[in-house]
Amino acid sequence: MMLDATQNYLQPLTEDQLFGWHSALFPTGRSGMYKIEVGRYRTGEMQIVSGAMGKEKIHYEAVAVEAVKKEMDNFLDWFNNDSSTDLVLKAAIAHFWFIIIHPFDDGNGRIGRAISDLLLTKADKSPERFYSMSSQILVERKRYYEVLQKVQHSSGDITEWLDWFLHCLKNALHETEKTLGKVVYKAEFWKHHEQTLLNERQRLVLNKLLDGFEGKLNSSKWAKISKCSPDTALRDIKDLMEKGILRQESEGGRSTNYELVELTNQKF
Ligand SMILES: Nc1ncnc2c1ncn2[C@@H]1O[C@H](COP(=O)(O)OP(=O)(O)OP(=O)(O)O)[C@@H](O)[C@H]1O
Repeated sequence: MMLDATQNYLQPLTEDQLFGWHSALFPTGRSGMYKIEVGRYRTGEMQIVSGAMGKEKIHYEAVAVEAVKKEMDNFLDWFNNDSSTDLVLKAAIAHFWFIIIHPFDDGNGRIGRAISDLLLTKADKSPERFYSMSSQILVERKRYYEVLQKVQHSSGDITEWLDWFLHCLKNALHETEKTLGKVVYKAEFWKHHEQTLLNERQRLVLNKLLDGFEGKLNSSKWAKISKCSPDTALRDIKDLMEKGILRQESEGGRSTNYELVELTNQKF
């Protein structure tokens, strides 16, 4: 679904395409244990609820069933023909509008997020995706629900939603920048060390450090990761320290921890 949305962003969005996405999301015709209406608009009323059975909290009552088709026609007409709205703002408005209609039995959140990514692809004028708004929304899911909840009950003023959406987009871009930064740094690191004599264990642990090692690296973790004896681990570490690639962390606890020396400070 996401690929179709972001690769075919220049085509108009159609009802049939939405039905196709919905069918792709629910190939068994069920959502979990429950049979749902797949590949067509819902034919029943829709409430967004949370909480355990018997203690459900109703967050929002979606558009009445008899209005779904007409509301979706209006939505698609605006989606395909409005060219006066900035595409990033349009991505935010489209998501909110789609969620308000809640046209399907299930999967509305996922399809709504794909619709946003489609418009962001259009705004970028390129199907190459380096960031994912959908993934960032999921990371910030708690606030996403809170803002949706609040703005759904405001009388038509969606400023807070637009504000949150832009903030979330900024975070998505920052996350991508961080990831790309790591990838580029790793490539530079290995280019600099093309000629450095390193064994397989050292290469393995260095790659883990470059990918963002969780926690502190000490000699026993080294031995575990590279499946060697504690003595070998210490020898490998000492060799990297002599080469200026690793250094001892200043805040030592009971065990000695090691960290990568920034590329600019390494001796070559
Ligand atoms: N008040 C609200 N609280 C939580 N979600 C809401 C609220 N109002 C609307 N929603 C939307 O409803 C979606 C859930 O609807 P639905 O279960 O049909 O989608 P889904 O794609 O199956 O679920 P999910 O988004 O959790 O993967 C949420 O993702 C969100 O976009």
